[in-house]
Amino acid sequence: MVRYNAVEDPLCYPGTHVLRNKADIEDQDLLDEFEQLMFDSRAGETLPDGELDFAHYRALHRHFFQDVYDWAGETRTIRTGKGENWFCYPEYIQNEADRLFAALAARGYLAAAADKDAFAQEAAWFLGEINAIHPFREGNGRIQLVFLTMLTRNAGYRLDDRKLRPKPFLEAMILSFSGNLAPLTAEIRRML
Ligand SMILES: Nc1ncnc2c1ncn2[C@@H]1O[C@H](COP(=O)(O)OP(=O)(O)OP(=O)(O)O)[C@@H](O)[C@H]1O
Repeated sequence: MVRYNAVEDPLCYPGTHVLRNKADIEDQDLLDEFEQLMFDSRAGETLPDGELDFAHYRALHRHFFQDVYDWAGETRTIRTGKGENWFCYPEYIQNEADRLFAALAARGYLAAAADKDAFAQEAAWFLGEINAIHPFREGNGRIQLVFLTMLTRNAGYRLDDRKLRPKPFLEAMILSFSGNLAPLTAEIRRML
């Protein structure tokens, strides 16, 4: 299955949509398994420290995908999209990320939210924005959740990922792309 709409991608093995990887796995299902295995094993380690800024965000991606991709932690260089939606063009990623993380800092990293409802609303705003930027070629969804967990902890709450409902969450993420944040706010709120 093609999971990304991407223009010709030098990061893939020729004639395939499989990303070149350190284990040289050319079968997508096997690569998915390997990726998740490496991700889970890195999750057990101390995570990179940082300032909840874009450098920190990229360091997290590098940490979790360092075993799989040479470009772990680096931003995308080709145009990608999913379904009907095209993400930020690569030439604008840095500026858009700078803008978003400056806005996050201006909002006190969401730690000033009055209560869980307010936090969920702000977190949905952030997730919708970072998803539209989609800084990486792969691994965006997982790093979004890692970072949301950090923001939640920093605000004094706890994100219970056992309460994540994959299908409604994905649908809510897709709606957030068009500016409808209510379903995503509700999905985050039920995990707090
Ligand atoms: N049609 C869409 N429009 C906008 N965002 C989408 C669409 N489909 C999926 N997404 C979002 O894209 C992100 C997934 O990106 P990516 O595949 O790079 O991450 P991943 O970590 O490799 O995969 P996953 O999140 O599925 O484990 C998720 O946040 C998901 O909600």
